Amino acid sequence: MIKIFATEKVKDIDKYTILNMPIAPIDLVEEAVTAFVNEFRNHYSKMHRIVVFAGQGNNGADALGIARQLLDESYKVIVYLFNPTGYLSPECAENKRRLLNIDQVEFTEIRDNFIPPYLSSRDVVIDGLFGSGLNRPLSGGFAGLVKYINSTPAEIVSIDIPSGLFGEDNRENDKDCIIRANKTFTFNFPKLSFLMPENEVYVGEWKVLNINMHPQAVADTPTNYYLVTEEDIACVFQPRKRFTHKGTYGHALLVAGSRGKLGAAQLSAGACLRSGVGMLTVHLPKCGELMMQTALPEAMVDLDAHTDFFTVAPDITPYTTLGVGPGLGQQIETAVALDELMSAVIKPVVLDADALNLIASNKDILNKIPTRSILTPHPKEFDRLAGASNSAYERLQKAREFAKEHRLCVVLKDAYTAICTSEGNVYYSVCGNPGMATAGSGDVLTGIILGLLAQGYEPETAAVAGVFLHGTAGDLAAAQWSERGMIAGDLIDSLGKAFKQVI
Ligand SMILES: NC(=O)C1=CN([C@@H]2O[C@H](COP(=O)(O)OP(=O)(O)OC[C@H]3O[C@@H](n4cnc5c(N)ncnc54)[C@H](OP(=O)(O)O)[C@@H]3O)[C@@H](O)[C@H]2O)[C@@H](O)CC1
Ligand SMILES: Nc1ncnc2c1ncn2[C@@H]1O[C@H](COP(=O)(O)OP(=O)(O)O)[C@@H](O)[C@H]1O
Ligand SMILES: [K+]
Repeated sequence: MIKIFATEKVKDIDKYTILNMPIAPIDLVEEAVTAFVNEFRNHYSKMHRIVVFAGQGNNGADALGIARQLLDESYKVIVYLFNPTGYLSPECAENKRRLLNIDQVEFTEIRDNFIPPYLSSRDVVIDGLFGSGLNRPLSGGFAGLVKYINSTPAEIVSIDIPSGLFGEDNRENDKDCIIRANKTFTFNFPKLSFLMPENEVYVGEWKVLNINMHPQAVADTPTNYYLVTEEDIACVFQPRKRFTHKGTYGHALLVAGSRGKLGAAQLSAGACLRSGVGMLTVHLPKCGELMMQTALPEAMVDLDAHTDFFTVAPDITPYTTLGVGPGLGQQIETAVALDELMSAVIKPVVLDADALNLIASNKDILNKIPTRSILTPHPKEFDRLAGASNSAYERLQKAREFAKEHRLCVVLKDAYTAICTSEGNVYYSVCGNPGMATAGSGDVLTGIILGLLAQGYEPETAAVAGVFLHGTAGDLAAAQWSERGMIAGDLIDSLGKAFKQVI
């Protein structure tokens, strides 16, 4: 797991590293500078003019160091240091001194009035005004400067974080006074705000660059936010032992589908079968029998009394695990049957789509859901459950609270899906791509998580691993069929390869 720290914690980690590694602060800055320049070089040639804007803190120290290293490599660089209060951090002052040692450096230190340079589309701006030390929205001259930079056609690359953007909560920020970067190269971990759709316009493409932090400081500094890596998932899976049989791997029951939405049941069932489950039974309205038995001979079918939708809660005793929701429809009889089903079930279940919509309009069902059950809403479904939010950050905080209050695992699906556990932790998966924004992708995820839960993985593990495999399958599908050409069924076809890649 990569820990995602609140920006104020980064200072503590820095301090601990400086004291205990030990490393001089200026050397730590130099490591950041080198990491940035190594990455920068891969993207921008010496054809560009590089215009560096540095601030007074260590983000500015990075910027001045980057300017020096790029000049050493014969890039054409001009540098502006903004120092309205006449105070530079010690590292910033030292990097200014080192920069000025270079002959004929084009360097301007600005104390008050500033006539900005003309910036063309061939220029690359390096934004080192503010980093993790930002403590209030930008105003005055800095706000003006940011607005000017944003108004030019120049490419913008931010150091660590776009200047003006907070690492976490930007609800109260002045949105006009934040750098709109094309790229952000950030140190050691993504900032939480990078994962929110509303901040894409500021962050652009982002990449984490590693610099050496003291491992103890990283281990001991608390956070509720984590980024899941392939290694985390690889070690989750147990090998399938020689003397095992289908009973070893669980019997999942999927309650899904209604007339016109039987495909959702089929996609979910197909994904569940491809996730290593021992057996799968699908509870379907009568109209779905022929389709399911033809499309997925591996799945067993349990028919509802109704022709078109779910009306009668099945006996759950034969099954290890239950998943409900894809394509279920929202008939009142279905709500009653869902209520009955939730009253009968004891072990954690997976709830998606219309199961969530029915719960949103029949809130008393919520208290009947077994603790640690997995809910997989997309943002609209979550808003129906928990009320509307003005930003993804606000929704995330609501999802955390919701998961804690109801002791559930909420998989808040989005481009970066957040898995919120009942303990208040949030696990992010950053794999997947916009090709997955296609009908049925969510049904596939439900099937994968159901399959893993049936095999005995802990609910939170099934959710995290399920989301990661789903995203990996999405990336493999996009590689084969392209983001535009892929459909949800391709995710199922790619699941086997996803397992092979990850494990
Ligand atoms: N481990 C790592 O990740 C490493 C991080 N490193 C780098 O260090 C960066 C963090 O440096 P930092 O702590 O010096 O903060 P930074 O953002 O440069 O400036 C803060 C200054 O700005 C001021 N200020 C704040 N808000 C303001 C506002 N709205 N308007 C005006 N002023 C404002 C505030 O002073 P104040 O006015 O509050 O007294 C303070 O003086 C980090 O992002 C990364 O680039 C690497 O070098 C090494 C490893
Ligand atoms: N832009 C994107 N990048 C990555 N993943 C995405 C993107 N758009 C959608 N997804 C994923 O695809 C799935 C869509 O789920 P959902 O909206 O429930 O679809 P459906 O209801 O059609 O099955 C989610 O897992 C989501 O995380
Ligand atoms: K910056």
